[in-house]
Amino acid sequence: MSCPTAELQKKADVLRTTWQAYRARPGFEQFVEFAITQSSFAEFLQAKGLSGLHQTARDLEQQALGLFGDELSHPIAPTELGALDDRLQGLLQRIAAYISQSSHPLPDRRAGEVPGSDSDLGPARRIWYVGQQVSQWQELMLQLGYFGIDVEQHPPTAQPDQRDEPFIVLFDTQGLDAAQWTEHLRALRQRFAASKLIALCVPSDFASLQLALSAGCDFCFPQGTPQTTVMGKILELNGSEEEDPYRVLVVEDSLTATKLIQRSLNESGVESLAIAHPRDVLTTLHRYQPDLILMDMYMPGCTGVEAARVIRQHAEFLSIPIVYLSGETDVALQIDALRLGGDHFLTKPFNPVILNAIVKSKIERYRALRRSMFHDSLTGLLNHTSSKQRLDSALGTAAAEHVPLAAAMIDIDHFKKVNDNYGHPVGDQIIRSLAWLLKQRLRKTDIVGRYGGEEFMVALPGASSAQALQVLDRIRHDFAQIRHPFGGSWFNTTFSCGIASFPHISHGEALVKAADEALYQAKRAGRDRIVTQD
Ligand SMILES: Nc1nc2c(ncn2[C@@H]2O[C@H](COP(=O)(O)OP(=O)(O)OP(=O)(O)O)[C@@H](O)[C@H]2O)c(=O)[nH]1
Repeated sequence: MSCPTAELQKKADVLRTTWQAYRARPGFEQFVEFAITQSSFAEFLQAKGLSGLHQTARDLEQQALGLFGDELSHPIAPTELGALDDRLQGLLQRIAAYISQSSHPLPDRRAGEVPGSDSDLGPARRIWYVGQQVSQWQELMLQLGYFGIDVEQHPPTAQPDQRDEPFIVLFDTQGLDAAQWTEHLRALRQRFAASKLIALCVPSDFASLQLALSAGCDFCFPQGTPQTTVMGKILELNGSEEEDPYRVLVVEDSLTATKLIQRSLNESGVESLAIAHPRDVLTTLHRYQPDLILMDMYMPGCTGVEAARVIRQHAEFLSIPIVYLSGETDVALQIDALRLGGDHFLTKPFNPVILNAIVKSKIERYRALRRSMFHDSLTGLLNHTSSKQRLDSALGTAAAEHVPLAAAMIDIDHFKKVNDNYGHPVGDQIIRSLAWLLKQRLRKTDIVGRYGGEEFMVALPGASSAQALQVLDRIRHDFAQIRHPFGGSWFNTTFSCGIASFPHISHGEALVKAADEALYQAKRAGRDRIVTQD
């Protein structure tokens, strides 16, 4: 995830301006404006992975929300104003420091890569190990190297050059007492605005974990956590992609209320579409595919509850969150509305910061639910059904745009022996490694799915068979180099692959079948190779 510094600077300037506007005219409305800007700024920092800055912004947000009040609470007392101002200036200074030091951002490896172009594993991202137990983590560092992640080692006492921030700092607490590691964690958090800070080998009791998190850690791994779990987290952070913006459908007959709601949502980066009459809700849901519905309670001809009941009759909209907006304060009616298919009730006039927080938390859960429906739980890749659906839709696009598309079936060689020799959990780990490697090397627009047990389906829109062969053969070569640790030693595994392509074959099922046949030719020819069908 990259954050153009110009965008960060612009957002920081807006925050400074809204604060200055409040200081010039300290009324409730100006404070609401500042609070919304501050809240959306904190979310922006989080979305961009600027972990350290986000934590500082979140503290400021908490302080600002505590002073929200109402018309009578403003202007706030001079001491509170001074404290808020100090914290805001501190945040703005950290942002200025971060911007000035990130004039040489790390390249995003996958951006702009095209099939067949260079996808060499030069060190994509850099992470730091800060600690005294380097030898204990050698195997993890070696494994990360296979995924293009370079690990630099630093003793806890070092004051290294901080020009290029590593994307993760691993801090090993071993050999230090609680006061020492807390102090080190705080210093690292303060020094690194964007890096994810992960503490290793933290004592597993509640108080120690709480201490580590409050010192600024993003994640803690308690003592005894397997190294594969730590590796999984690092690769997950490395591969995490920016999500599509959240989308909300507003069903509201009042133009003023609609404007206010859409403005609040827009401030916090949420897209929205408004309709004035519930009769349009079903067609709009199909067309707009929102993540949540904000529904007015009373509209002419149909209440919000009636509209929600109609929506719930459609299987595909059974779980979409519905949040009611109404001036209604009757508790019994609110409960009834929730029972009849709604998820939350917000009474007008609503606090825009709370509206945004509720909308986002509901959407996060809804998206997590959908992810679990479409993705495989072991690898996080698309599952069998959704890989097939995505392939069909990519074929439709390729046909419309007159571009090729290559599909590949990949199967790990002699996998039964891996399970028999090293056990099922090690087998699972091999499946995960291949999934990570495929995700890491292919583009965001490529389709990568776990098709069966140790079988994967990959589709490369825009690539011919020859281009796909070039990209996948490099992955095949690198996968065979990975040393999988087992009982003080290590072993390697390989995969075989078959490729077929559009337009030679135009139907999804036939394409997969042809790639599967090519795969079995590769197996029969001795494995650890790729066969193309055309
Ligand atoms: N660990 C683990 N094993 C799995 C999983 N799914 C399938 N398997 C195992 O994968 C093995 C697949 O074996 P086979 O299809 O006989 O083929 P193979 O041993 O890989 O041999 P070739 O494909 O001919 O190279 C079986 O032993 C399955 O039990 C899984 O999720 N985890």
